[in-house]
Amino acid sequence: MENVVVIKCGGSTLASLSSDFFEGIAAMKQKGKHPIIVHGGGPAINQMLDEEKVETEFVDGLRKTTPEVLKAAEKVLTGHVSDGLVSCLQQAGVKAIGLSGVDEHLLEAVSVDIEKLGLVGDIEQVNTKILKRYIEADFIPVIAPIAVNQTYGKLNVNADSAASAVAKAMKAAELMFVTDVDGILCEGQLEENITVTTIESFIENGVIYGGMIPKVNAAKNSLTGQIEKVTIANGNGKNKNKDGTLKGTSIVKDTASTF
Ligand SMILES: Nc1ncnc2c1ncn2[C@@H]1O[C@H](COP(=O)(O)OP(=O)(O)O)[C@@H](O)[C@H]1O
Ligand SMILES: CC(=O)N[C@@H](CCC(=O)OP(=O)(O)O)C(=O)O
Repeated sequence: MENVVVIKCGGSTLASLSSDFFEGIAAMKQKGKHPIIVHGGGPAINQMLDEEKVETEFVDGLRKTTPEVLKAAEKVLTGHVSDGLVSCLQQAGVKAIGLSGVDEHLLEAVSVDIEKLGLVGDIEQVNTKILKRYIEADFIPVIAPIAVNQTYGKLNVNADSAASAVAKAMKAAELMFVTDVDGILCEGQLEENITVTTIESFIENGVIYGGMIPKVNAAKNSLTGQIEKVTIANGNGKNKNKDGTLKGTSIVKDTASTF
């Protein structure tokens, strides 16, 4: 579909997203673009697990997911995180619909490694018809990264990789990761343009670690499709381009010029 822009809202930044941010998305829609939101909610899931005294552990940036953890993650993501985003978009004057990846089998996943990670999935199919139907009816889809799986019922999917899968399947023109840092930082400096090869060396030498790893891997993966632009930017809205869009790190293919 033309003019699709996938915006991944990280759990780290949800609380600091301003009305300005949502008005920017509404303006995008008015200009004929089709934004799709894929959201995370890691900190809110941590809080719920903490309250329920359930231990949680991350392996390679992915949450080890027991059936108990999955239940909490689904409740938080499809509950107040999704509701919050939908109501902020509605306040900005656009129609929005909260969808779980489980709804109508929107996201179908295979398990990554049951022994190592438990109920964690990798998306193998995005049922784009559902998204197209909502977009054609003028809704902005707001997607929670819980997916269906024939064997295990449901799987917990990292929101960065879910956003990348949605962007690829919808043949999006743009993918943006909105997070709590200005972009990829190296020794405190913002990398405005970065190539896939540099990303790999940054992971190797520890400049990129933790929650930034699934983000850059998802970005890398998206650049093998039709996506022209992958950006990582801060949701606090302080770092902007002249046209009001968020400024951050642009990730480009190795063959492309970085200038
Ligand atoms: N090189 C890097 N530049 C910027 N942030 C980095 C880098 N390496 C790791 N990070 C970490 O990645 C975090 C963003 O990932 P994460 O906390 O998972 O956010 P989100 O909830 O938005 O997905 C940053 O807050 C920072 O701690
Ligand atoms: C498998 C896995 O790690 N799932 C994530 C899903 C939410 C997410 O990715 O949230 P952020 O974008 O805020 O990190 C989790 O359980 O935290």
